[in-house]
Amino acid sequence: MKKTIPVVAAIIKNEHNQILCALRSPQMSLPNYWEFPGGKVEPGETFNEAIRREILEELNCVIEPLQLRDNYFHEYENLIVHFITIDCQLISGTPIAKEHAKLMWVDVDQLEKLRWAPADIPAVKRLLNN
Ligand SMILES: Nc1nc2c([nH]c(=O)n2[C@H]2C[C@H](O)[C@@H](COP(=O)(O)OP(=O)(O)OP(=O)(O)O)O2)c(=O)[nH]1
Repeated sequence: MKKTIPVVAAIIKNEHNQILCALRSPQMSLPNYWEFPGGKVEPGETFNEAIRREILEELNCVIEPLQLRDNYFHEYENLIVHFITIDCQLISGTPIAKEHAKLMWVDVDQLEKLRWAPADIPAVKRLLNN
């Protein structure tokens, strides 16, 4: 049986309607793939608590979760990711890449040009169609 892990990811927009995208570093699993910043939900945590914690840890800034956007399962070779995206507002601080190779603000219509982690592709398509 494959393990299922819950993963929350933040959709953070700036005033130019660009979305914050993060490039996984060579040291991470799924190296050199783009993702929405976030991470695994720890036992006992709500999705909102998990996304606040992950963004503070990874990007050194404070966000406020606004609403749930996507909620689906993606099957990888070794595991199943329960993938949850949350629209978030940046409250304080400027995002910096503490763990990622790179951060980039990307226009919605340019999102498709990045090489996304496979689990993210449905979420990216939904953003494009909105
Ligand atoms: N954060 C994040 N992880 C994603 C996305 N898409 C996707 O397939 N994943 C996968 C990669 C990993 O297998 C898993 C999350 O791992 P992670 O390394 O970001 O999580 P974490 O910060 O809690 O890591 P850890 O050091 O505690 O293990 O979900 C995404 O958009 N954002």
